[in-house]
Amino acid sequence: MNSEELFKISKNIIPGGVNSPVRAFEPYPFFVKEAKGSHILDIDGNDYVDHCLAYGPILLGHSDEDVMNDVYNQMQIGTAYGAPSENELKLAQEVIDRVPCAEMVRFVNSGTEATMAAIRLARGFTGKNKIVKFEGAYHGAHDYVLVKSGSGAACLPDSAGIPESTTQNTLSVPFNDVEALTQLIKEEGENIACIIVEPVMGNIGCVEPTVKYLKFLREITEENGIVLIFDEVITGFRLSHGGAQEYYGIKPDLVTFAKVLGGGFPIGAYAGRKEIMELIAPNGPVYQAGTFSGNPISIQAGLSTLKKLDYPFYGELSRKGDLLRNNISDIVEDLKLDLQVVGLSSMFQIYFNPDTVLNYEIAKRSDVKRFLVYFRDLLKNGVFIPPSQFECNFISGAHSEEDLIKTSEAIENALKLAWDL
Ligand SMILES: Cc1ncc(COP(=O)(O)O)c(C=O)c1O
Ligand SMILES: N[C@H](C=O)CCC(=O)O
Repeated sequence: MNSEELFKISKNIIPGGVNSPVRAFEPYPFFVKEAKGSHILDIDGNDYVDHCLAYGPILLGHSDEDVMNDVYNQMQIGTAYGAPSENELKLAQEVIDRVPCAEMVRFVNSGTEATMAAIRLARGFTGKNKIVKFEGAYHGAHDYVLVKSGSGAACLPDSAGIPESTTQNTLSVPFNDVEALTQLIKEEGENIACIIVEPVMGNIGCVEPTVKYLKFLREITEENGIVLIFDEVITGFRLSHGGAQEYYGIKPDLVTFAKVLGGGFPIGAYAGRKEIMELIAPNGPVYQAGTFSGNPISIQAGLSTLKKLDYPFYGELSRKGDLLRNNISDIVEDLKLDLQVVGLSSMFQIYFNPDTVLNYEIAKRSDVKRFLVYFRDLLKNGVFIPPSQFECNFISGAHSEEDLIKTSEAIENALKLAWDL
């Protein structure tokens, strides 16, 4: 069977035919046969340079041989224990050694679980109920944060099935806007438990903080007894050795991870100041638990992956990212298009938008129809990016210069088609 036929069947037995909404696109998504290094192959015989990379977890490339060997060996000695194993300590220590704010770490199974637990912990620590997130930020699919969300939830910003009594405690403001947050804290500061922020907003494309914004967040939270949570589910171990907090030199109180930390396997984690983390059960009164938490396969994959992610790795990754972004910028300039080429390190996107994108309001003005023409043409020419203007594109250590040249050429073609040039 081909992808079209499988999708027809899938739609009858899996809602929307996919197991996460962002994977569905018109007329049908391709079904994967296999993925290796920087490439992903479909069952219809197409081979794509992969810039979706499973929405971020794949940093060494698909099925890195060293990681797979270690995982295979771990599989021979157990796949789930329900009791502690020494590797959990080794991975926790690795996180603590790398990440400035991490004094203690608790492993969970996904980014959603990590942000849910971190917010509950901030509420338990402060005794306050309200939380602040940024418009367009995505922190997973749980009730506390599905308010003005980005990623796939941008189509359903206020999901059905969530009690108003929950969402009324979730306040949101535009990113990079000092005044809006200052005003909100003036009005509500004494009720706010935490501010959760993606230091680089990766679920409305790719929006960097302005130079002073993260510093401002640190100061205003400290002054008002509010817990600052960096959601580093995308940026953690991708942006740099110690994540966005090392990259920008700002230390939050708590941090959440997932994606890269699992080396291609499901994982999540939250970490931070010992004084706060000590409140988690069984030590303290904030309950959080999971049958598969600290799963030995994911932990081994994470350990083997982080072992390979040293400072020279990130230097080389940034060099490749710069190369690709510069190529794209040159193309956009040659074609005289008023578009925004954005990104840093291994993250990139093109906004089909004439204005500098600082927040969700501006991002939403992008020409999404043209973006879809561009996406489809890239796919036709062997380059896979997420099918949305409001996702980020990635590169991995496995992407070769040849891959990046192919991507640049396909982008040039696709832009010409989208803009009728
Ligand atoms: C910043 C951010 N936080 C949280 C999540 C939720 O992670 P998961 O899909 O692993 O539940 C995601 C992505 O899905 C994300 O990009
Ligand atoms: N943008 C999301 C994560 O970063 C996409 C993952 C998903 O919802 O499947």
